[in-house]
Amino acid sequence: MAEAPRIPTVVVDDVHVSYTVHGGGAGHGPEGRGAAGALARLLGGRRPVPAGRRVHAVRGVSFVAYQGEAIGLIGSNGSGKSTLLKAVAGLQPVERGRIHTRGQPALLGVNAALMNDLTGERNVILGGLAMGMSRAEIRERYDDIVEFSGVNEKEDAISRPLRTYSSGMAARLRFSLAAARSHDVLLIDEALATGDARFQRRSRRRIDELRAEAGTVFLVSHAHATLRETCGRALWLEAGTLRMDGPAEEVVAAYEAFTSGGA
Ligand SMILES: Nc1ncnc2c1ncn2[C@@H]1O[C@H](COP(=O)(O)OP(=O)(O)OP(=O)(O)O)[C@@H](O)[C@H]1O
Repeated sequence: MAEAPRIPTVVVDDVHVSYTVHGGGAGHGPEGRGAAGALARLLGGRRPVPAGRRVHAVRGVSFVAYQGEAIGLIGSNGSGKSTLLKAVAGLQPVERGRIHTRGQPALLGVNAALMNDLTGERNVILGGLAMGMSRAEIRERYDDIVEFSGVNEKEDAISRPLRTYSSGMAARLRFSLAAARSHDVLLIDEALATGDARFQRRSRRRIDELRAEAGTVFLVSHAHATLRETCGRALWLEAGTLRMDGPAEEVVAAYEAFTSGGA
């Protein structure tokens, strides 16, 4: 039996992404002057980056993703995984190189910009319209979206303004909305996926369904078991470069060997 032709959904060609960091210490190092420096010292948080510093987060990454694939992204903290997803979603401009995608990729949790002063119900309707759903489609799926999100489990939260939601509730509503329609390319940054264990199981099942609906799924996760279970292929990013691209089992094993040896 002849193999069906593989349909590319995302083509990333020698992509570079940089951030320019403005302000934050006014170029005088961690001490900084004035109120910003004093605040930074008080909070004792991250060292401010000198003004105008460039962070070259993604450095010449290339790969092709195909329909039906679930691709995991692994790599150390700050290796560029979230930046690469944002670039594929079109939310982060690329400095050099090109990204071609089939359809509009959806980054779960970010694309649906919910509005704090509106009720959950209005947010579902407006968010649905913003994602290109028709009013009839939204009406048809409204109950499912609310039920999936579970925000109404304890009380009638859906008729309350979003600002009264916990961050977990808002994240669940956002996920439910984004997952309500199938996407050609679905990007999931696990750092954004909050929710309790039950909601996570439900979202895992929904991700599987979305994948079966012939899209391509990208998943950033530090949970190796999740990557092995969910993804057939994995990309390993390190310091902004693509270190390995292959079957998820092999890539995760190589990354584990790297981190246990190097740490
Ligand atoms: N908005 C921003 N402004 C400046 N630098 C940024 C910004 N976002 C990310 N960076 C920097 O870009 C680099 C890559 O960050 P990114 O968040 O893509 O990494 P990551 O692999 O997703 O990390 P993690 O595993 O910790 O989530 C890091 O050096 C980070 O500090």
